[in-house]
Amino acid sequence: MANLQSIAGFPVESVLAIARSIGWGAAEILQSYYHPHPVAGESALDLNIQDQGDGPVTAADVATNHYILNNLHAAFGTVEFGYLTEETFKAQNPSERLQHTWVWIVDPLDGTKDFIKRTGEYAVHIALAHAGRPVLAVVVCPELGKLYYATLGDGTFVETRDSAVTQLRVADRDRIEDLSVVVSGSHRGERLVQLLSQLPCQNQRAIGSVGCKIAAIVEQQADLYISLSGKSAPKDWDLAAPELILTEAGGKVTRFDGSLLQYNQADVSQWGGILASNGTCHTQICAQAETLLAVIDTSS
Ligand SMILES: Nc1ncnc2c1ncn2[C@@H]1O[C@H](COP(=O)(O)O)[C@@H](OP(=O)(O)O)[C@H]1O
Ligand SMILES: [Mg+2]
Repeated sequence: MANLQSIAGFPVESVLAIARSIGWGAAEILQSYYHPHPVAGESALDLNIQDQGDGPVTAADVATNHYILNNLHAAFGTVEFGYLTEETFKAQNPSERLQHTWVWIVDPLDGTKDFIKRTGEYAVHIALAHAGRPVLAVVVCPELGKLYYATLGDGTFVETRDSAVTQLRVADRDRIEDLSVVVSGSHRGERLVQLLSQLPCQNQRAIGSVGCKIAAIVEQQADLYISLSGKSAPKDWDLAAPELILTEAGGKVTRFDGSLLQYNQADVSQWGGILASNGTCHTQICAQAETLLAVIDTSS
């Protein structure tokens, strides 16, 4: 895969360094809400949980979104770069991002429900897309103390808070029955439940946040993530950064029909079935999922 030479005139290394630094800063803000240290007379930070129809939003989502966006704006401006973030996209005129070739796609808190439930399974996603495809990505899992990063063609790395860096590759497990599946705990429509029950890989577990699920695959603790939209679908900011982290570690991300996801389109929902995998049985599992769904849909 051709690697990235430069980003709108910025050296790739410096863009990555800024994105990583913003990723760690965002993790610190989230943890200040997740692990409040109230001093005498002061209460813990209030999460101010609001349900806006698309799932809960907390003061931690809003503060972290603000921090990431301010820092990206300060570093990269708004001439060469567009911005698509979970917390600002509704108020935004879509033409601001659609006219840009380079677009930052940000989820300040992926796994808000798990953040509220305190499972520790939440993440920060920062991706840079070029012409609708991710070319640079940072995913931080604050409770693991790990930041995953990737640039197109240069592999996936994990960094810890002491700045130790290790390159990551997906597992080479290739017996379909042995593959371990991670799925959403909270987005499980009846079709997905039926599909999961009929797949040959029955080693399945729920993990919150797409970023944490992909982290489990690049850490070789799992092999597959299956997403199937229902009334709602995952959005660009849920998938763009995790996709590059996985593909640069040797994995694959496609729709069940084999097509690649396109980001920064007019509709930011990613409808249909999506398979993210270690790559070994990807085509076979996509084909099986399509066949199983056809039967599930005719018998329902
Ligand atoms: N079928 C679906 N419909 C809507 N959103 C989905 C979805 N599957 C995953 N997501 C989004 O992906 C993120 C991780 O979900 P999960 O933990 O269930 O896998 C959540 O985003 P946010 O937490 O950023 O709102 C969730 O809203
Ligand atoms: Mg999300």
